[in-house]
Amino acid sequence: MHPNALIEACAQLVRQALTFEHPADAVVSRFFRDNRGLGQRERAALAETVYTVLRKKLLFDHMAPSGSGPRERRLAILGYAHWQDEEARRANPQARHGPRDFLQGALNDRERQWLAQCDAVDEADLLERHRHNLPEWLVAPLKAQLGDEFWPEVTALSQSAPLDLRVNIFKEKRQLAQEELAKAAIKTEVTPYSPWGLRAVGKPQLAKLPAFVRGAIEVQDEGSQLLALLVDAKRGEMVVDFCAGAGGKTLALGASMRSTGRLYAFDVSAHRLDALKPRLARSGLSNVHPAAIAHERDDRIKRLAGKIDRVLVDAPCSGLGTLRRNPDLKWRQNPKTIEELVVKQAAILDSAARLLKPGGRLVYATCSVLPQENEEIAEAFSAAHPEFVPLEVGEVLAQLKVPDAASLCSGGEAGTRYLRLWPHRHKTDGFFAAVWQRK
Ligand SMILES: C[S@@+](CC[C@H](N)C(=O)[O-])C[C@H]1O[C@@H](n2cnc3c(N)ncnc32)[C@H](O)[C@@H]1O
Repeated sequence: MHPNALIEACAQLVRQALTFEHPADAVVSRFFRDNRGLGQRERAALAETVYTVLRKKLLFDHMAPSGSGPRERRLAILGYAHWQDEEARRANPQARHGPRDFLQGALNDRERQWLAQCDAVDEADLLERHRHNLPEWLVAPLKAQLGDEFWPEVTALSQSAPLDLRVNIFKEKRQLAQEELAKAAIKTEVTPYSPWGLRAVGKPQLAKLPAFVRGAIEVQDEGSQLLALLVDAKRGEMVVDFCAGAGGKTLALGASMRSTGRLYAFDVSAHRLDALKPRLARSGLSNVHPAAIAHERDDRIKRLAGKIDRVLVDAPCSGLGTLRRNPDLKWRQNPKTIEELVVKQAAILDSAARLLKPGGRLVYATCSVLPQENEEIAEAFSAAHPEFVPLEVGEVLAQLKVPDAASLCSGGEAGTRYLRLWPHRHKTDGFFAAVWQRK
């Protein structure tokens, strides 16, 4: 593709993504479906450019006005250039800029001059907001929680996430899966905390790989794996994944139960549950029962009340722990959407808790970094439900033989009450989890 055609396509995609009407990943997928002729490298360039624009939106909004031509084209030029810079820095942390030759081929003289001016800007001279590229309502809670670690977290959030795999232990041992991948020239390392995880070097294509096709591996962030591990679902038990979505955690739970017992995968979105079906078929699990519910007080929930051994509530949340993958969320969420989510989260947790039998385990989890959606929900639930005893997540993880369990936790007197994962500390997405046992 001619450089200018690619930059024009990037500008078109940027225009669509910046309406914020749909999640950026859906916008990108639709663009690829509508433009089937695009090659693999062009797709990568388009996706990385638009994600870089979303990540660095405040900086680019500050730089764009001094350029010429349509605004989206200027943003696309900056997105492409900064993506190249990130790539170059990954190979050599001292590098300041990546190659500009291809991009230069798309630019006219004025654009070239303008890009040179933008390239000359010293980051140290920028305002704080142009360096962190976060909305103010998010900056305050991050600084309050992280203190000196705020800037390392900003850096981590502005990079793309590694590709983590979960080995389906119902089908394969982790070591054998790793060896099989190595034979297919896919290098991986075992994940530091999850006993099921492999972290790929680079971003290999998996869809046609025999290990993927036969369900021996799934793509799943190590943090998500730890949430499923915390449930500690065992053979022969009755387990509910209350907000199962496309079933990422359902599959991990089912494998941990070795395809025995009964695992209900509930969700209000039949559409999301549909996406679970092909994954379920690959996984070889026969203990999973997906069911769309109308709302959290559905009759089905009432019928199962008091009968379930373990319940996972992977609640709908702001997703602000996943900004590496979904940078648009910082612009699509706002204090009002968070307030609405908090009400929903409390209602779902309350209803889901009714399912548990005495001695049963309840896990509440989010991929948010906001205390409102996390500790505050957990503490309000504990206060309202003395029949649920909070467990120390640090102890639960240590029993599950997770290395350095305490370093994954915060809160409570011992600092180990809740799971609290951060991209800059743990190289996972940002996750929270609280665990209770019913008396
Ligand atoms: C964080 S996502 C779940 C992700 C999923 N557990 C996974 O690992 O792939 C939250 C899910 O909650 C669902 N949800 C929203 N409101 C709900 C409710 N009242 N009851 C059950 N599920 C709900 C959403 O449809 C969404 O799929």
